[in-house]
Amino acid sequence: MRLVSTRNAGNTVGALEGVLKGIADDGGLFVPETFPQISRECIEEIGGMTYAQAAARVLGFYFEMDPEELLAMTTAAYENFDDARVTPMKKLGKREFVLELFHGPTLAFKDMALQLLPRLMGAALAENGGKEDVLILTATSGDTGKAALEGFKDVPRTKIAVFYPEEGVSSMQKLQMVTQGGENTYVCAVRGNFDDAQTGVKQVFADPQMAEKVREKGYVFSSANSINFGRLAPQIVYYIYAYARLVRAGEVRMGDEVNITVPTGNFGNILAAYYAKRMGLPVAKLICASNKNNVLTDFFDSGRYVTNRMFFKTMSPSMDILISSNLERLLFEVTERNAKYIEELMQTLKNEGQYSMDGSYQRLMAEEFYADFADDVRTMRTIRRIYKNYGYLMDPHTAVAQTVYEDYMTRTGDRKPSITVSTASPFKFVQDVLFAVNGERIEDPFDAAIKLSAVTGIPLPAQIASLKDAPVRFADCVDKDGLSDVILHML
Ligand SMILES: N[C@@H](CCOP(=O)(O)O)C(=O)O
Repeated sequence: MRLVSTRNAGNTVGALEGVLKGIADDGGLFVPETFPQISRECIEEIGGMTYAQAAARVLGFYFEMDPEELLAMTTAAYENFDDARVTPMKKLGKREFVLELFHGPTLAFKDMALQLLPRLMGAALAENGGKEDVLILTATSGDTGKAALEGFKDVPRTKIAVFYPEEGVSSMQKLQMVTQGGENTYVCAVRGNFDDAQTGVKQVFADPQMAEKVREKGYVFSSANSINFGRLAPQIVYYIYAYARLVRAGEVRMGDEVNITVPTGNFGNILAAYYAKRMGLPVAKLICASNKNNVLTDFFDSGRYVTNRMFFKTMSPSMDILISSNLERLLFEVTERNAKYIEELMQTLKNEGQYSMDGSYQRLMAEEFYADFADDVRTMRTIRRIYKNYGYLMDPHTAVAQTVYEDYMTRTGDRKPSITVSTASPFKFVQDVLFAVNGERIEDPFDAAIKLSAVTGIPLPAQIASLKDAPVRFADCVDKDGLSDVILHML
């Protein structure tokens, strides 16, 4: 499968080449040239497979690789998850399911792609035959950073640098990153918010002088963020697998549509669900759930994307984002792949911090998407209520999604089977989750974690317990325009 750039449909690359490049030379994002179609028979077959087999099957549509090689990669990627099902589902209501995506090594859904991406990158390096190694730059609002570090740790021919907002991640997320092991890893705080970190990284990507300096040192840039198609493709798999498993379990009839609710920041996870739908998965509404940084809610309501607005720090920090990179990929599709128009919109966004879409596009998007948001107070109440009523503990991001989904049902009366995506372990946001559950405020994250475990009976994840005595390896902090210097220094 070839990939095309959202800013120049004539700019195409092979799928593995796209993974290696991360972002197109014209600044656009790579998308599949067409959406391969998945038949009902294929979905049925996938329902009887292990997750690794399903992943190899779905990814085989995009990556022209030896099926055995692909299966070996997916098997290795998902073998160290703490649940043999990899993405177990919990049934909360009669037709409501929570899809748990946090059973990987770093306790967030990012592991689903970032345990695989380094392997795809290795295949891309082998295919490409170039002599340069890869320098992965990553901006994170908390979860991607750790998952990328863990995925790329000590992977031959790679180095990885992660930039996070100094005050913009939870204490556990920060500890996970600054204690990261590995000879090829580097972590640095940025004075600013996630958008500053992400914009800083994108500026480095776009700077030809930096590319030259880095090349002189034997590296080419790539990305572990969802701007890289190699992050998106593995995320399509779990939507198809979830549907197939529900059919197999007799919870959904083959062909019946489901609604999918996704807590959304950079728009990558929900875009993967949209791609699954474009591949033929029976999906009705894609429900885009935001926290108080509700730029996407406003966009779907009005067709205006406005980033010149107040930035809020919330208890769901991974979604504290105003510039949702992957929206560009959706706009490319709804405008029938009008790359020139997308280029103009993105330039307007860069120069003016906002853009407006034509009303007809807005109506098209409203057919597929529903968007809303939940603030911290409602999120907190949802965690408490769901725990009380179902004995089920949600992290704040999942609780945002649950709140928005419940509002959607109340407003529309839509009772189709529903999948709500659970993106992280509650132990990553432990002080807030403990407070939501029993009203207790414990500032020390480890004391809070021990208490949460005692109160709920959920074992403390080993990945969290081991952070307590892990030495801090990274304490650097830079201004948002200082990324280039630290990158060159790190090399
Ligand atoms: N929520 C993310 C922000 C980056 O998103 P990505 O999906 O593009 O990597 C995070 O946790 O870092």
